[in-house]
Amino acid sequence: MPYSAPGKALIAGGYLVLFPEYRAYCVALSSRMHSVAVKSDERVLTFHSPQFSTSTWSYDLDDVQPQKNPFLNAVVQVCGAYFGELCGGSIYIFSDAGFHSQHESTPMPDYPRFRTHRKSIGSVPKTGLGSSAALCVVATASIVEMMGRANDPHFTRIVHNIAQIAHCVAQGKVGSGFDVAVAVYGSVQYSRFTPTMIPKTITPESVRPVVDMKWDEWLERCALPPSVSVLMGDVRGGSETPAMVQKVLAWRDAKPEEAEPIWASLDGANNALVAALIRESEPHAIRICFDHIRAQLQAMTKLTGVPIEPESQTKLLDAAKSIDGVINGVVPGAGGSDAIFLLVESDKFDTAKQALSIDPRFAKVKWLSLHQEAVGLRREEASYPGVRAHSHS
Ligand SMILES: Nc1ncnc2c1ncn2[C@@H]1O[C@H](COP(=O)(O)OP(=O)(O)OP(=O)(O)O)[C@@H](O)[C@H]1O
Ligand SMILES: C[C@@](O)(CCOP(=O)(O)O)CC(=O)O
Repeated sequence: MPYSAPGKALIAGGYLVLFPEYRAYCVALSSRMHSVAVKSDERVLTFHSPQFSTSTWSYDLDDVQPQKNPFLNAVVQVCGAYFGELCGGSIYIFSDAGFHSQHESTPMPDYPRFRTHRKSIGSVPKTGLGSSAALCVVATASIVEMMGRANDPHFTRIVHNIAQIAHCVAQGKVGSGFDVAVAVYGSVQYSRFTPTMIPKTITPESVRPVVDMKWDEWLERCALPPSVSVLMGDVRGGSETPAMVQKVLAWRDAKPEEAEPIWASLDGANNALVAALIRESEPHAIRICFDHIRAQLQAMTKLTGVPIEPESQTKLLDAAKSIDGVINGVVPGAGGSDAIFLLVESDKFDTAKQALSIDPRFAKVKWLSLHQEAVGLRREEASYPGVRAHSHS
């Protein structure tokens, strides 16, 4: 059975969500990562990602060695520790167009939602929708299915916990985990798990109890009101999330008298936005909440020197606000120069998108064809290019 999991945008709670006392508002997107498992009797597990050049990673199950994909390495390692032994076969990965820059790519014949790229996965620029988190989730789901546990009542929890651990192992750090949570559960309000949940070394003894337990993260499923639509723009400037996080946290430690009032105001503004979205407030009220959030992000940018909402993004967001139907926007997640996220009145979406597309102030922005789709990990009935047989467990 194929699985798919969504990409994400963190629209409120960046940085704060690294601490369990704050909540973030995370939107799941219609760009999804897919995986299909085909079991075999061989002692080799091979991942294929046919949209990219040089995109096969094979693991000899009797002597697992790291391959050139840290996220798949970590999934295989953590699943191996949890299950003791893995099944051989192939797992095919497909990612929707929104995850990667579409430059130098062509739609796959008969499957236009997937594009073929001339380069390898590591050389194709990403758009920041959380491809690695969604990959860890679907790859784990396929392995859990191959192990005969697709109908386990705790299937979702097992996949979530393994994928969180694997994602941390691959990144070499413990992030907030909101991206993996969205890939599994869809749009959520989220508070993080205790970071020490993640085992320092991956062994059956350290992994099994943690995967089998209910974690202390808090999440509540949510969805943007139907009157509000999402428009993501790929700005292609790039940003360095780990370095940005390190600097912001260092500032918070070094200058608590400066940081604390800003974090308190930012948290207040984030919560006001969430309340306005839940209440389905008027566009003007939502616009004001975003103004408050952005004011705090701009203050943090000045005080830390970290480009959370750099000048170039301020210009774009302010220009977007002047377009009829655009409620407001924000630089999602850690901020930086790789994307902007706009909320648009649904009944004016088409005209607003058209106006943005022809406006020279947005000449460098590639508007992504995606929308909010609140659902997380799900089974798919679809067929996939070049995949001959599906396994059934
Ligand atoms: N379709 C795919 N097939 C195989 N590996 C993939 C695929 N998509 C992503 N990956 C893996 O994930 C890596 C990209 O993850 P990375 O964390 O750098 O970016 P992201 O998760 O898309 O964005 P962000 O962390 O900014 O939200 C790739 O280099 C590759 O290892
Ligand atoms: C800065 C941070 O809070 C959000 C990073 O989000 P993104 O990967 O830039 O979408 C880090 C984290 O939550 O792990």
